Amino acid sequence: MPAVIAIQGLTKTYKTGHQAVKHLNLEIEKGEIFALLGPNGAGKTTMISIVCGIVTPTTGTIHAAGNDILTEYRAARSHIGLVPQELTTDAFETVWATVTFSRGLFGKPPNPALIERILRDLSLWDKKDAKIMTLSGGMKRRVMIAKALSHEPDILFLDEPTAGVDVELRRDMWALVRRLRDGGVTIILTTHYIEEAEEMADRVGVILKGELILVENTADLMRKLGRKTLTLNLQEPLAALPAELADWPLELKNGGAELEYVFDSHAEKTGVPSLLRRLSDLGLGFKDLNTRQSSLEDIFVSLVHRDREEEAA
Ligand SMILES: Nc1ncnc2c1ncn2[C@@H]1O[C@H](COP(=O)(O)OP(=O)(O)OP(=O)(O)O)[C@@H](O)[C@H]1O
Repeated sequence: MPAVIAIQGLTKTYKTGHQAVKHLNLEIEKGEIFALLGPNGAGKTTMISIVCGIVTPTTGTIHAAGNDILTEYRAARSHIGLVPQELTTDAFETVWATVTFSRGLFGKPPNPALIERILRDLSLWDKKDAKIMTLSGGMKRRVMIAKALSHEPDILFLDEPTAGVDVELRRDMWALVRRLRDGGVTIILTTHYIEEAEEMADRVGVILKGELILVENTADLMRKLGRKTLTLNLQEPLAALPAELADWPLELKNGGAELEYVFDSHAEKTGVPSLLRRLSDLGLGFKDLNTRQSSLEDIFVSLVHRDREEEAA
């Protein structure tokens, strides 16, 4: 399947001399939800802004739906909807007027039926005549999405769509993103929330200091790097780990009431049976036990950690 977004050799050095994006190559396939994950200042917004024609690249070529974003800018941009991080709309306009106006900006003929459908899909229909300033933060964010969809783009960039949004609204947003994808829109979202990437994305890209250090299918990433943690709730809390267990990668948690063992769930030998035997030999009883698969969060933290260690070395 041809890539709907193709980025080759992208570099951005700002006038300050800061290199915000370094030799980035990435292909986004039609119909996928791609999550770009990275800490503050990693270069996510810069990358999106370049693809959307707001920031000019220093080097590299980018195609959106087969159009070069520099030499065929209008054609490329007509395929793209952008929901920026900041809520930028005219506070005194009505929802209807602002979304209709956005469509006009792309030179598209008026289409009230389409605008109605978009507003209904975003649960904004009953607010169509309300002035933007009277809306809640969550509704304003949905207006931003409605604006971005008004010219019928087939690629949608969402820059931190759920930043500062409560849990319920975040789930609504996820459901909405899935509906859009089911309607054929390719979605690229940036997020700080690993849970969001794990929940939503078909693929995840991790960007650190302008470098795309990892691009993986979300499920594969979880499987490949996923480790499991075994937690044993001890019958009697331990003040310290017994010397007899010094060879095991164990940690005492919760004031010595829990013993934690991290293992590779795909390894031939996980070490779990022998650990349990060893505990029994030592007369250490436990009331309960559970295992938990490492989340993308654990993986991300370890990647960032590794990067910092390499930097310090
Ligand atoms: N116009 C600019 N001029 C100079 N430096 C900039 C400019 N815009 C961004 N930067 C720098 O480029 C780097 C990447 O910024 P960017 O906004 O792309 O990061 P981000 O990953 O989107 O961060 P966040 O998660 O905080 O939104 C940062 O160090 C930032 O300070």
